[in-house]
Amino acid sequence: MAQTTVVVPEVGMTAATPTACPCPGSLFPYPPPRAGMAVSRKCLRAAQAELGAGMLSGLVESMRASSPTHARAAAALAAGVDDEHAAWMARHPSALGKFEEIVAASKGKQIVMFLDYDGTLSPIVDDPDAAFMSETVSHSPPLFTLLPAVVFIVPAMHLCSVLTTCEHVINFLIWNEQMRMAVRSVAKHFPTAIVSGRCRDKVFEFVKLAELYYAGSHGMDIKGPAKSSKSKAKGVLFQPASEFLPMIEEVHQRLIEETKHVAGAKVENNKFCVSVHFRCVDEKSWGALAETVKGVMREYPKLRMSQGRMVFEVRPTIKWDKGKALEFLLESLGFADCPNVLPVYIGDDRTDEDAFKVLRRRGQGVGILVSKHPKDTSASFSLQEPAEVMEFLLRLVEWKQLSRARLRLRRQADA
Ligand SMILES: O=P(O)(O)OC[C@H]1O[C@H](O[C@H]2O[C@H](CO)[C@@H](O)[C@H](O)[C@H]2O)[C@H](O)[C@@H](O)[C@@H]1O
Repeated sequence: MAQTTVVVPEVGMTAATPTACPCPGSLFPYPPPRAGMAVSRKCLRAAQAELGAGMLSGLVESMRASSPTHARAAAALAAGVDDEHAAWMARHPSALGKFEEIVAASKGKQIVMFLDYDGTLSPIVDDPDAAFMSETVSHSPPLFTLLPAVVFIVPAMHLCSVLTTCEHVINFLIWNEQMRMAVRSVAKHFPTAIVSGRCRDKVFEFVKLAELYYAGSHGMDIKGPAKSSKSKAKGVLFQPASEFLPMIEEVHQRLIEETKHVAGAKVENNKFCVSVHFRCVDEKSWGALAETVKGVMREYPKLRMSQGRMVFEVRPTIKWDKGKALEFLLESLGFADCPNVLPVYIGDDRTDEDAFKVLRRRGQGVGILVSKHPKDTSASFSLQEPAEVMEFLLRLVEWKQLSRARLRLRRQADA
């Protein structure tokens, strides 16, 4: 994944080479031929149509590849790409396996944690509104709504499947609360930021930890912790795309309107950007959806489209991304050009690549990609899934507590 954003024309360019045009010379001269040159309008139109179709098929290919949970990725794995996987793991070893190396690199440095949300702290689920870290009372259905289920449906179900469902629900609740505890513990020891494509308020609703920094809308909406009075960046608020708010609201409405005929498509307003989800769209309709979204995008040249995990991300063309947000937060925390800081960034998506690249460019910090499958990445390490992210965070806390205890003992011994 060398490119962090999938800009539509680039995808298509690699996907198709038109062949049917009989005109002499290059089929797609750039800049386009002036009047009087040996390419007829008809010929050019035919070629452009073909190029458009190529772009679209390229885009659909890219949609297919956009989630490692996609059946194709599983099939590829089953088809025996073990060697490729092993080679990839050698280049991006497990951050758990290399834990000692990672903490050794932090000697004398302040670790600053950056955590993506979806796919990193929360497992990927079909419904973006249900990507909880923890179930809360407000998300639970009122008890009386469960009554019909209890009276009519439950007796019809096999007791065993009821128990299994209950067990899954309980495991889910326990696991998610554990993740919140892990993030809370990490934040006690290291400044910690959540960097997400979601709108800041929504990601806060999921995480519910006031002591963290939040960078929502792919870093375009940054806020420091409300609570901690010790924090250097307390109360910081940075919104570099605020002038785009009316346009984003408009494109959000347009996208809802234009995609309403595509069953399963979901448009999510993330304040400074908009997500168009296709996880629940039948693959046969992906082309139509891509064409629709592209059509709307043509009307908004100040917006661009990138692609995440089964989602199109529409956002302002400003030069701001998760990497810039990482740098902004480091600066706000007083670590600009500071050699004594070790930023650790954990993320699973294409948009996280901007942050991994910043760490590479700075020659500083640890980039960890969350993925079970080989992907092009600028991250140095990998973790397979959110459960491993939690394990990594807990080990970090344990290591910090141990090193503090050791330091205390050494001081006592010296005194
Ligand atoms: O930067 P992130 O925190 O990773 O946010 C990126 C997008 O995440 C969400 O979508 C993804 O997760 C959904 C829930 O698991 C899943 O259904 C969807 O297919 C994924 O793309 C979120 O809904 C988007 O708004 C974010 O932009």
